[in-house]
Amino acid sequence: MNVMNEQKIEEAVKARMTAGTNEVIKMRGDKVTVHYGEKQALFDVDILIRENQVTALIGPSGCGKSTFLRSLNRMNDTIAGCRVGGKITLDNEDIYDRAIDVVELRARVGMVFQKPNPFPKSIYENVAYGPRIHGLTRSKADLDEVVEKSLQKAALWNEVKDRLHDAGTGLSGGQQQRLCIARAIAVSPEVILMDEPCSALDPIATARVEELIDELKQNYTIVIVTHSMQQAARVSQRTAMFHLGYLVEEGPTEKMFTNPDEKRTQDYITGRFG
Ligand SMILES: Nc1ncnc2c1ncn2[C@@H]1O[C@H](COP(=O)(O)OP(=O)(O)OP(=O)(O)O)[C@@H](O)[C@H]1O
Repeated sequence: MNVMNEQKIEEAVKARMTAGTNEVIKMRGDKVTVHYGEKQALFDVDILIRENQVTALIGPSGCGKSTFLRSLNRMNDTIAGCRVGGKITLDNEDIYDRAIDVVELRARVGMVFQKPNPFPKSIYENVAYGPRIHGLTRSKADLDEVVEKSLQKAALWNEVKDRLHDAGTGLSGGQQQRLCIARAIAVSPEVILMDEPCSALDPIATARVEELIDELKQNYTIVIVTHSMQQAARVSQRTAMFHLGYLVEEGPTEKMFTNPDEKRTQDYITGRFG
């Protein structure tokens, strides 16, 4: 074991103590603020993201869910005029520190978007692209293996193994979204951010992706934005409720859906506003 690993273990132990349970804190937000120019979109968000759990971000349109999600892998950096304040850590490391390589960060904290967005390339190339640019494989055989494993983990391999060189864009919507998940997985992320990953999918494809999310949590930490209360209840272990840029409350999903502390959460999940 090298020093780096020992340090990581020590950090994990510390993070576990912070959670006060047997859970490890993978990411943490402290007083996170986000501005778009003059407009403040997020106010002092304090949150713990637990390892190997699915955290659902819920709340009415415009409350800041996507803004917060994007701050977790610095996707907001790509938006002109957007400023992030406070502190966000990954394994206790400040992801906004100057020393952080943003490309590497986005490999560790991958993202799947609302609309499936495969590259206009083959199924194989969609998955191989990331490992190739990050230099993660040494040979064609290595790369073939990563592509196959990633497609298997994304529950897509059986459907595409005989047409790996066909266009990714030729797949159905649900298959395209699983391809995008395979593409995110291919660079061995630790956290996967999903911004309404099922909103463009039919109920069958949605069920498929939800099942997949449940399996993926064994190996990854997942944060998902969803407008569907059923989906949040089905796939997540923790739920965070946002309203008007504030984190209203965060807690075990079961409690949030049966006995939340805040009236606003109760009103939102029972469809009284939003
Ligand atoms: N690129 C941007 N430029 C300026 N303002 C933005 C930008 N993106 C989001 N906002 C504003 O920030 C606030 C939060 O938006 P955000 O998209 O994070 O909310 P959301 O909860 O994800 O909404 P939805 O559920 O509708 O996707 C909104 O007032 C929105 O108008």
